Amino acid sequence: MPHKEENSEFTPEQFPPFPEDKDFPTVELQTISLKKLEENDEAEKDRAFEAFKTRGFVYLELAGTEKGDTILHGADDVARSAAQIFGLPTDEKLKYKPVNKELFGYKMVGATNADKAGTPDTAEFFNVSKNDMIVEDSEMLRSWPAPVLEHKPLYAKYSKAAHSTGLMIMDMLADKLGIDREDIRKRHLLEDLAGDHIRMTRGPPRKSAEMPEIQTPSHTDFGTITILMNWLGGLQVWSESSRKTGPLEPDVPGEWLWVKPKRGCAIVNLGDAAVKYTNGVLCSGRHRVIPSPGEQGKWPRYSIVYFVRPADKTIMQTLKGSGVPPADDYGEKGVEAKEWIYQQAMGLGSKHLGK
Ligand SMILES: O=C(O)CCC(=O)C(=O)O
Ligand SMILES: [Fe+2]
Repeated sequence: MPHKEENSEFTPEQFPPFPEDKDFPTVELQTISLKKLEENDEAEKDRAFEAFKTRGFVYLELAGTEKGDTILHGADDVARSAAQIFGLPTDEKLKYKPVNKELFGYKMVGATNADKAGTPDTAEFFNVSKNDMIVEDSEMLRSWPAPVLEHKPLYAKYSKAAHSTGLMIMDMLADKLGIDREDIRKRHLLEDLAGDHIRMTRGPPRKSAEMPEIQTPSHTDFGTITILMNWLGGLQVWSESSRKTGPLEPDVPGEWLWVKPKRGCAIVNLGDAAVKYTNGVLCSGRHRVIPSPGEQGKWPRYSIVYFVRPADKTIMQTLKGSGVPPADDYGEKGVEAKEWIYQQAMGLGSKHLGK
């Protein structure tokens, strides 16, 4: 039986704080106010642009705007629904494994290699497609378990707020790079079929004081921009910005730094499509997830991620802009986004994806 919501294992009110301890070195990220971005505050936009060129990650302060409040409050509701979904029997969840070169549905524990030796990851994902959540049931392209259908209005509202927040940030980056905003907008129309989804993740409580397990292996996100909500530590970024995309291992020397969750803020990062569009001017930061530190590790770790991705049929090519170095792919036929993203996912060592 699904977990009753009142007995949810997602209990943010009980979470202990992130440990203030030199054993857990944290990264300093810029905190950008969504409200100020919406008000066209030039200094805020400059700071955000700089951060997205160098590290590729920021904290985004959400409160005080309609979209921000929807994400802030919606994330708790989505996480509670995630606890219901992950509480379904395994054979029920396995009915929703990804098919058709898509990443929607259920990714079980161990479906991805965490390193070159083939150590399995320890996180479960359930990826809910944006397109299916914003249309009538009769127009949905996939079937979904009961708790997903039950929360469809919540997921639709959350997806729209996250998609629109991502695109507002992309407008700002386009302006800074002399790219026509429409060149990005038309590749991310809300109604067009895309790999966009809400990813619900669950990592198990840590098994031992040592932290050998990898919940989600080292990667860069594949899409354009990611809006992430998490409550417990576990996310780490590579200390040096690592622009090249490649499987599993960072391409420059450095160390893993913890990203301390910040109340009231989303963590926003760019993905590989943003790097492709700007010929490497923008940075897609390398990151991974390990069990939560210290006392926090006693709780199962949930995160709610929204991936803004290029529409399936759009071609992955460098965009023209005064701040974008000329590329050698202008004349090429180019690869469609759906295939491009699938290739990136396979490169990460996913074993579970349907053909
Ligand atoms: O769980 C997190 O904090 C990050 C998850 C993540 O990086 C991903 O799903 O791509
Ligand atoms: Fe990620």
